[in-house]
Amino acid sequence: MGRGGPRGGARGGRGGGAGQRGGAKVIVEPHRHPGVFVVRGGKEDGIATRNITPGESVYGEKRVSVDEVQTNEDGSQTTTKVEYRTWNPFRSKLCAAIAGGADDIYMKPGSRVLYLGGASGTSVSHVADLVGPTGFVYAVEFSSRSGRDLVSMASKRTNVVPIVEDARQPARYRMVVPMVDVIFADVAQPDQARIVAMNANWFLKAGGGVLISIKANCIDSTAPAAEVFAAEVQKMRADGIKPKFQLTLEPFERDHCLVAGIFNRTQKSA
Ligand SMILES: C[S@@+](CC[C@H](N)C(=O)[O-])C[C@H]1O[C@@H](n2cnc3c(N)ncnc32)[C@H](O)[C@@H]1O
Repeated sequence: MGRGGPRGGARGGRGGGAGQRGGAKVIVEPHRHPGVFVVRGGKEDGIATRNITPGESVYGEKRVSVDEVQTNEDGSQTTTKVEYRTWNPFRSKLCAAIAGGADDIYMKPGSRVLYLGGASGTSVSHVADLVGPTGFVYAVEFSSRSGRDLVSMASKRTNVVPIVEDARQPARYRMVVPMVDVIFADVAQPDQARIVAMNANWFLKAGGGVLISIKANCIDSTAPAAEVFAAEVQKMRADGIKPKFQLTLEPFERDHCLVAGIFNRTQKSA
């Protein structure tokens, strides 16, 4: 590397898929959401994140390694291998929302994310890649079984703080969670809107983003999905979260939608 270190970020690169026979050429390009990437050159384009722990998969996902060329301040060039992990929209609501064209995800490299319903950490691990080494993901999961996998995944990622607790009891983890930039919620509970509001009041900065994955039949299995979503949006409004956009997670998840909003701390508390 030349004096002064690399200038400018990697703007995509070419290389062979890690472990792919014949070294099929792939290109990785930045997605419009910073920290998210698009892998082109396989059968079809895919979404990926830059692996914060190169050499390791978390749940058997494919890894793609590319050469990236950076120009140093003295004009010389340095080539480095960079590894990406493919992110499957059928296995992650956040990825499904990105693939479906979400306007904003309110997170980028360096962000602090409170993730409610972390399960075993598959999506959380991609969020950890997305926010990178200067960001943090605080992942809350109340099942001790899933929590074990979450803790194990986090043991290899210093930017993931696993919290095996009930998201209805934010006071229990107030000592480990600072103010965050965004809350992503996927707890699949009928009182999810209330859970989000409570956590927002404890931890979300004013003007912070809220992303809620809603599974219609977890809230009300008798009403039409569109009515359930509209009622959830009303609850968010009442709790000081101004809805910004809503999108279906079809075809990746049936009867799910993602609702996004901005939190306004001056509104009534939960
Ligand atoms: C639909 S799954 C989440 C999947 C995960 N977001 C992913 O993409 O891999 C919902 C998770 O929320 C957890 N959960 C439900 N209620 C919770 C609560 N009150 N506090 C914490 N976790 C909860 C469940 O145990 C389950 O693991």
